[in-house]
Amino acid sequence: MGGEAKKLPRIDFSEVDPSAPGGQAWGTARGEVMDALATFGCFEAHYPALAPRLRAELFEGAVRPLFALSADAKRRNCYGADRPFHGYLGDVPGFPGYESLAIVDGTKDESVRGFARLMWPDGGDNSDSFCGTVVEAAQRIFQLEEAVRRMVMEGLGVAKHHDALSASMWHLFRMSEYKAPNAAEKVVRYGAHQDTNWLSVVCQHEVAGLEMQSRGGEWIVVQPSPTSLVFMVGNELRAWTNDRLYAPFHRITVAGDVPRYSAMLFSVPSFQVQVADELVDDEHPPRFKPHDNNDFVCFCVSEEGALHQDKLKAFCGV
Ligand SMILES: O=C(O)CCC(=O)C(=O)O
Ligand SMILES: [Fe+2]
Repeated sequence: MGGEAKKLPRIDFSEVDPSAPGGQAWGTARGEVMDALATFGCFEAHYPALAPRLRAELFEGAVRPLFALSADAKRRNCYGADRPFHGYLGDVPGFPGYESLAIVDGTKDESVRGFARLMWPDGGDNSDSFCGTVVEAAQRIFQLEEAVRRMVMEGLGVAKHHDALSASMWHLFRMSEYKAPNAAEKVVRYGAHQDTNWLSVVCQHEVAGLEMQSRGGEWIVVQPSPTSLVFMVGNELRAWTNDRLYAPFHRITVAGDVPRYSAMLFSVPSFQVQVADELVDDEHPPRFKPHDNNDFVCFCVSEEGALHQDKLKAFCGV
């Protein structure tokens, strides 16, 4: 373990224009993205375009009041029992002190408004500002997420697939609260897992808690910063790239007496996930069978899925 980095790779996106692919800053960042995702499966993105003012508004003005609502209100954030992980999570066995709410298509104004109507059926003073702030923040994160997704396709030499895949990718915006243990000792609030989607972007607010595991097994604490986001590969991007990118295990631990808040944007494929033809050859035989993401998510939360550490391999490994 000696000699391993105690920090994630950090990539500077301050000179990259997500809406204008190409150019020198884009090319430099793309090279760093590919290195980071193949080795660590994750990186810290310096992205001041998600302004610290907007982040503060998101957490203090939108996320914190949301968690102060009654449990009955929060439970209305439900997209159906056949869609695990799409909505409210609270009192989940094995996740003590963890609660979260999630908006399907959370980068879109009408979806966020629909969510707000469920939370504040009578309107409420907070509803309009909640929607404005969440959409603005989710959009900002989405702009960089889409750029990184494009860089990955370019870096793998399969850029021609980007537009079609992008058109059938949807986004889940999740907001989480981790209760303070009121003790100096660290407790695990969300155990080690790999994400089940394509790419994940985590925005931490003030209190540390996200830990990424390196391939060598070392846990790396990612300190929150008001200008950075954490990107990581989910199992579906790993599947599509025929295991060329690493989907890192990560967990959330907390200590002390201040609750932790985070917001995440997950890109999720609504197409059949099938290893790209160009990424299969004699040296890289296909590793995963074609499958549907929601079936994979259902497997992950099933009794059988719980038995496996590498859930993707157990579900659809060749
Ligand atoms: O709260 C965080 O920092 C990340 C949580 C997480 O890993 C997840 O929701 O999949
Ligand atoms: Fe995760």
